[in-house]
Amino acid sequence: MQVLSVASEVFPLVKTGGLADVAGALPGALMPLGVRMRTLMPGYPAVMRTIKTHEVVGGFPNLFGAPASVLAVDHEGLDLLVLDAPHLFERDGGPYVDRAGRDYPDNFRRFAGLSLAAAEIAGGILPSWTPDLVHVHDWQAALTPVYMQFGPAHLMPSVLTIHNIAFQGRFGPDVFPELALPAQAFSVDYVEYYGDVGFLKGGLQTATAITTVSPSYAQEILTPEFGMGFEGLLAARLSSVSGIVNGIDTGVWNPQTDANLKTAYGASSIKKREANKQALAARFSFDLTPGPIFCVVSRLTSQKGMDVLAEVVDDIVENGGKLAILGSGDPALEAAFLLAAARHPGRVGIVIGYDEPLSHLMQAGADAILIPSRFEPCGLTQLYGLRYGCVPVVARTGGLADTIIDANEAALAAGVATGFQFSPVTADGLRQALRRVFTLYNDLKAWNRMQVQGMKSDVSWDLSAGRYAALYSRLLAKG
Ligand SMILES: Nc1ncnc2c1ncn2[C@@H]1O[C@H](COP(=O)(O)OP(=O)(O)O[C@H]2O[C@H](CO)[C@@H](O)[C@H](O)[C@H]2O)[C@@H](O)[C@H]1O
Repeated sequence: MQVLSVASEVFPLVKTGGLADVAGALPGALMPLGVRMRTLMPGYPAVMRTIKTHEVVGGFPNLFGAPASVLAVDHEGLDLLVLDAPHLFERDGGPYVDRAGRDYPDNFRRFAGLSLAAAEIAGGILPSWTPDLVHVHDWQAALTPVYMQFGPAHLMPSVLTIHNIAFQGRFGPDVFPELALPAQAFSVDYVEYYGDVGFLKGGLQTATAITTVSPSYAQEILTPEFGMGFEGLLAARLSSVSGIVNGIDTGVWNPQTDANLKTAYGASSIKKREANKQALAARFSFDLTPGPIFCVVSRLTSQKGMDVLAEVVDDIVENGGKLAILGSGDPALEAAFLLAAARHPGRVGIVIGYDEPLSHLMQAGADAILIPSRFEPCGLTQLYGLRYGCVPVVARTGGLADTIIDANEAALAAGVATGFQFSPVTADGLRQALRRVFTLYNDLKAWNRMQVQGMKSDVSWDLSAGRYAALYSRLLAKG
């Protein structure tokens, strides 16, 4: 089976969040199942600099204003189709925002370009390859099934995966004439969204199947609280909506081989984590008092519950804990954590920025990872935490609820607990969870048992890749 995946970021070439991890890992997981997945992604400068050799396999004389080519690239086992369109993607900021953090004003054109190119590839524009099915991710690729509907690929099945319904790709109606869609597409059945143009909206209307990244989030987005305006549309398409939980790349995230760690370790040599804890403590200039180190690796936003965490920093320190934060985001939250670090030297530290190697050391050295998200489609950092024996303390929502077994009495007695869940996402809710964490941490044997139980959990892509492959097969059989 030949599948075209379409994503605006792919690890290890370009990553701003979890989407890149998923887009980068899924093709390898599908390969043993007989699915060849090629991934179309934008040729951002970082991508063009990294790829060494390529073959031009197709092109567009005029893709929204200038010519563009499709390059076939084999990069670290990934089978990529890179859309080389300098007028759309050659920018000196990030994939979506300029250096000052502002959205590029032509994002609608940039990602319409990605989507139109994908639809044309589905329609057979590459002489050497045509997919059987298209799988697109998030709003940046969500116009693909809309373009497909109006072109030669209108009978080809498509899957749209929602990684975060909060990001919708909504633009004013004035952009519509620039999208090269027929007039009828500006209607409620396609991209029209309360008078605006909605990229995700169009994809949700037209994709053959809609998935999101956990079964719980698939349920939650049917409600007004989590659906962010799409609950009605999704309810109308209920039989096409499902949740498939993310896995992680267990090759990239393997504490036995991870070059970013001070010391490698496994479930049977968990005592060796201590050297990583010391390295982490040194990195954050922590003092040498005993007690748990909590870590956070996250965008610093209210989605991630970081305002709630900011309220309990003092409690963590009063109870003998330390807190190491890696992230960036909302300036007010960055400032709050910088103040907390100044208030508690040796106990609280923050690295503002994006640091992939440090994120590995944090999972290997911290005792627990805090994820107090208000909503979380899946979450990956709790899965990395499980794999690294860094006990996840998570809000009971979305994929966090689906992947962590709470350390309640029954789960502890049965030896199956892997972390802590709490709700509601309030300072008191988190404080209560932290009390349970401190109690268990003081029982070293019970704590180690829980770490090992987490490390033994299957967080690989094996099961979920099988679910995607089964979904593709069902859609093709129907076609
Ligand atoms: N400062 C930093 N330095 C280094 N690494 C950092 C970092 N900040 C974050 N990261 C890394 O970025 C990734 C973030 O993953 P999340 O699952 O939290 O996803 P995110 O909210 O971006 O994406 C959305 O998509 C993913 C994928 O489907 C869903 O899991 C999630 O729920 C949804 O919100 C992780 O790999 C994490 O380690």
